[in-house]
Amino acid sequence: MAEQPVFLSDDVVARFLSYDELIPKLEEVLGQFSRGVSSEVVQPVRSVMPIHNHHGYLGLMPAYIAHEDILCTKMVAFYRREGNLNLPSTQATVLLFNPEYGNVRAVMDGLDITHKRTAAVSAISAKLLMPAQSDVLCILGCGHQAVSHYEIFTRLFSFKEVRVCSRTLETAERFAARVQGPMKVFTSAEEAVHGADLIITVTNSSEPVLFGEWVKPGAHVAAVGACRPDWRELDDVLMRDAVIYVDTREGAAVESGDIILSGAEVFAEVGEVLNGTRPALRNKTTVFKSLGMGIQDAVAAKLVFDKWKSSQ
Ligand SMILES: NC(=O)C1=CN([C@@H]2O[C@H](COP(=O)(O)OP(=O)(O)OC[C@H]3O[C@@H](n4cnc5c(N)ncnc54)[C@H](O)[C@@H]3O)[C@@H](O)[C@H]2O)C=CC1
Ligand SMILES: O=C([O-])C1=[NH+]CCC1
Repeated sequence: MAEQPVFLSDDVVARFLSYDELIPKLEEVLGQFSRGVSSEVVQPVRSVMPIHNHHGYLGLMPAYIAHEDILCTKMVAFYRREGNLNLPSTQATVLLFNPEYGNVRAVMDGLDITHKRTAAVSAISAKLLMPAQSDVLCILGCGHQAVSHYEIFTRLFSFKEVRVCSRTLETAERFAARVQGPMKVFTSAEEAVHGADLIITVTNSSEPVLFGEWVKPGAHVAAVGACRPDWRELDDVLMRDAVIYVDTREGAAVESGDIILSGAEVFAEVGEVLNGTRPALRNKTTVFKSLGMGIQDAVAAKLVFDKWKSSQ
């Protein structure tokens, strides 16, 4: 008889998922994905259906990683929340399968996985693409992703200054109280961005929040929001002037409003840079357009499941 699936709640997942283990796994799988060998890594473009009545979408993110024998699907609901600030922008559930039998081994709350793996992938892009001397970090948007990004970026890199700005001062101040690290809260995004070496956009906006004319030449931008073909976080000037990196070319061509609507050309996948098949143009202004990938959730879920299992 097949084993019964276990349910791992968000706090259990959070306890067993560490950045130290996650980052090397993500680097490995992003590289494998960009080699494009379909017998190694299978990941179709996310299928997304609208939840009309609630300005939301449900995305299905299956992935199979052959050499590690990981079969996984995340279901992620995400919303445009412009007028409705008290509801979450994202909810996620991850199913980890036994690939041999096809039965579900674990059902996991997917929020911590989504927050950490997204921040970790942005940090991987920054390691490769941010200016060698990066003193000032600026985070636009002060929600859940901002917390995980602040956590990992301040742990991995040393900034002289961290700036944050959100749609409202109240959200930014709540964020500052929650993370309790050194930072300056700004009320103007333009002022927050001025002179920054590294800019992270983690907003739920569907209109540009970052404009090319504000961005210091040579800066690196990790753009995490705007995951629909008609949503934007970055303006046309920035998209045309910067060298554009993505997590997946296929996904970007279908889902990224910043890429589709600006007509910007994708220079490389981050996995190609990790593989050494495309260069990291650190001296240019660079944008990493993140959309999120099922393989990222899959390696995270496997780490969590293995650690949970060995704790039993
Ligand atoms: N690329 C990826 O892998 C993933 C992307 N996302 C996307 O990341 C974005 C952020 O997600 P969460 O942090 O969970 O959302 P959240 O709702 O917790 O936070 C969003 C923040 O953006 C701020 N914001 C909205 N408009 C703004 C503006 N014009 N200027 C400055 N700040 C503004 C809000 O005040 C809020 O603080 C969403 O668009 C979500 O869909 C989420 C998961 C994975
Ligand atoms: O990868 C992910 O989980 C998501 N990308 C956009 C919204 C959620």
